[in-house]
Amino acid sequence: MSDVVIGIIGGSGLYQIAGLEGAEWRGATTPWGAPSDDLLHGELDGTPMVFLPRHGRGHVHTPTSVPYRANVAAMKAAGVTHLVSVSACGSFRDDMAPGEFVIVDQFIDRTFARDKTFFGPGLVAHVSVAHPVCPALSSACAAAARAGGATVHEGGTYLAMEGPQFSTLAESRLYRDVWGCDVIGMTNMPEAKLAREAELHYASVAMITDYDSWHPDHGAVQITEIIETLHGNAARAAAMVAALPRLVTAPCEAGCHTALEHAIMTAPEARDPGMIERLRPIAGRVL
Ligand SMILES: CSC[C@H]1O[C@H](OP(=O)(O)O)[C@H](O)[C@@H]1O
Ligand SMILES: Nc1ncnc2[nH]cnc12
Repeated sequence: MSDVVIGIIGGSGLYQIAGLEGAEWRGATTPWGAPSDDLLHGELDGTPMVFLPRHGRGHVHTPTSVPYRANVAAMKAAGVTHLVSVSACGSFRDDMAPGEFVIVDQFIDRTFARDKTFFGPGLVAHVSVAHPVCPALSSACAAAARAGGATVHEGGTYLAMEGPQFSTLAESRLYRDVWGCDVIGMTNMPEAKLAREAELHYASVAMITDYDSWHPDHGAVQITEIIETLHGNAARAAAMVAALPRLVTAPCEAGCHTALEHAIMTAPEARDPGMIERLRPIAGRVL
């Protein structure tokens, strides 16, 4: 579909995607600095696609040092309308096993050392993230992941932690037993909040690699175990991406693409001209 541009942010274990026609890595800069890496531009089944490895090729960014604002801004500037986040995660549920995919629909944000908004002094905005993902894009991802051979759970709450260390046993039990979370990772926040501010359709595909540290039959989470599972997950993620173009339609009925409509609080006469220029690539539609 011609007005759809699909963006993929690849997480741990997913540093490129094969099979893009006319694939070309291109550098980008944004008012928020450089993204994690160059962007891989190409086409799949006639749909433009842009890929960005969240941690950079070679995995150089920690979950805290990922330039989330630059990543989302670079995707927006590249014309992306639909942004699919692909991530590794731990599971809090016996029935969500390593190797399976969860299409996340809620988040609890426990990160604390990251810039979480494009806006700021001189241009203040408050968007809703009550429903932080795009339902239509999430359904498309679920169908694409199934078509790619994955076992898929539709819906789940993702606990976003700061990291880079994994959780203590007490934290793992709190998130699972008290807060009712389903999966845990270190990167989907503030990414999801920023995608909403940028009026992008956003979906999160969380690929389970481990049971974190709560599970009585599994020891504490080990990076070696995660890396083993990541290889199989990456192959299923690639198959999902290949099936996506024919399943994504635009725009959704939830209004992701008009999230800023009534969000700006700062009176027109009080707006900082410098901030207006800085925000133009993100909020130009309503400025
Ligand atoms: C490789 S284990 C921890 C690491 O993996 C996840 O990364 P991403 O979300 O980018 O796939 C997790 O959030 C941590 O950053
Ligand atoms: N158990 C876990 N906690 C946080 N991030 C993760 N990424 C993969 N597994 C994880």
